[in-house]
This record gives sequence, structure tokens and C-alpha cells, in this order.
Amino acid sequence: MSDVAAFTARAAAAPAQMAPLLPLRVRGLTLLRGATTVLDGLDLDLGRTGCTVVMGANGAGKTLLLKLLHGLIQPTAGQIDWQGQDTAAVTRRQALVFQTPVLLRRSAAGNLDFVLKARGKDRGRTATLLDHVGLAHKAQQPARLLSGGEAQRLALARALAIDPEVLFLDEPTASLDPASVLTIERIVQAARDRGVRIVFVTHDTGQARRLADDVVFLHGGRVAEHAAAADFFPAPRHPAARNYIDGKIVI
Ligand SMILES: Nc1ncnc2c1ncn2[C@@H]1O[C@H](COP(=O)(O)OP(=O)(O)OP(=O)(O)O)[C@@H](O)[C@H]1O
Repeated sequence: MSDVAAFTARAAAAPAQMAPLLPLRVRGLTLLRGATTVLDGLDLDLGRTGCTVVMGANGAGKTLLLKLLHGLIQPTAGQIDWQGQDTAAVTRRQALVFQTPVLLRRSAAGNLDFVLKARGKDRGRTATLLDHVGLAHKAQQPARLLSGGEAQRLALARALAIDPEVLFLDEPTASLDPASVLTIERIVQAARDRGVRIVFVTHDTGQARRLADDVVFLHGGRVAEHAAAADFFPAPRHPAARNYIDGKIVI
């Protein structure tokens, strides 16, 4: 078995004895920030597999929704039900990649060694993970000297190192060149194809069309529309979603 095939098989096999996290059921999710009601009784259901793309105007609450689902912040009201599992356990079985990668002041390999050791995983996987994201030749380079696209690929490798069942990505390609964007998309699609549940925030409608199995469109603190990608892109039903896809200003 090749290194990449071994990596893929191990990732897919990860949580055999654990109860599943999905499907996800969110009801009445409300979040106040200062005087602003960011989320206002949001309901959402996510199925077991695939890639959900979350879209919506600036300030619609996409980042805060990801942080809530991942257990990094607590809602003001409402329920997030990952099959009844405890929040701390849920967070450990998921990973979140931010728009701006947060990396340790170590080499590229050192960043992966660290997370593998912290999670009790096989540190021998560092080379395979670096290879998987096309960074084998940068293993010993300090992470702070990586380009934006390389740093984002390393952040993605670090997220994959924990064998997440759910991978949240918050505009991970927002400032990358087209080749780096496609590289990140290929890695995300490969993860999706081996069963990692993907929730991906993007403003890039081309990217959303390439990646999405289904689309969640946020507006007014709620899910204005949740539809299969094949139905959403040709004919969004909600007026705000239609304007957004048509490139009109949405307030
Ligand atoms: N700590 C805070 N105090 C007050 N308002 C906040 C705070 N954090 C976030 N907000 C507001 O909550 C709203 C939602 O923020 P969020 O970052 O989730 O938006 P977003 O949909 O990800 O936007 P973008 O597309 O610009 O990244 C914004 O109006 C933001 O200004």
C-alpha cells in the first residue's frame, strides 16, 4: 500500500467504535453579540456525508455559526445536537481551519509532530501528511517563512492529522492564487470522498459550485435557504440568495 493510500485508509477507519456525530440537528440557535442579534432562532439539519457550503453576506454570522457548531463559543439560546454527544468530546472529533492560518513557531514538520503527539497519534505520519498537501520539500522550513498558500496547506494537514469526522473551513482560500485554491479544493474533496463531513464557508460562487453538495444561505440571522447545490445555483428561491448569486448588494 502506498503512503497516501495508507493515510487514506487510516483516516477513513478512524472512529470505528465511537457513536456517530451526524446527522446534526440545530434548533432555535440564537447568539447575541453586544447589542446585535447575530443569529436569531436558526434551525439547521446536516446529513451524514458530503460537503455543505455556507454562504451569506459579510456579517451574516457564518464564522460565528462555525464556532458555535465546533463548540468554541456558547449560544445565547437554542440547541446544537451532535447525536447527543458531549460538547468537549465533539470538539475533539472535529477540526476548524481559519482564513488566516494559525501556526506554531516551529518547522512545517514540527507543527505536525506537535499535534500528532498531543493527540496520541503516530508521529510517523508527519511525512505522509506533508506529502499529501504537497509540502514534503518544505518539511524543515520554519512555518513563519511559508507562503500564504503553503501555510494554508500546512494548516489543512494539521487539521487532517487528527482524523476529524467533521472539518470546518472558514474561507480558507480567500487570499490565495488560483493554483493554490485548486490545490486546497482537491485536498478538501479527497477528505470528503473518504467520509470526512465538510462544512465550508466561502464567498466565491465558483468555488461553491465546484465543492458543494448542498448550500446553506444565511440571512437575517437564520437559514434563509438550504438546498441541494444542483437546485440552489440555477434558481435560488430566497430573494436575498438570488441577489447574492446575481452579484447584487444584499442588506
Ligand atoms: N465580539 C463581538 N461583538 C460585537 N459584534 C460581533 C462580535 N463578534 C462578531 N460580531 C458581529 O457579528 C456579526 C457576524 O460576524 P461573523 O464574523 O460571523 O460574520 P461572517 O458572516 O463570517 O462575515 P464575513 O463574510 O465578513 O466573514 C458581524 O456583524 C460582526 O460584526
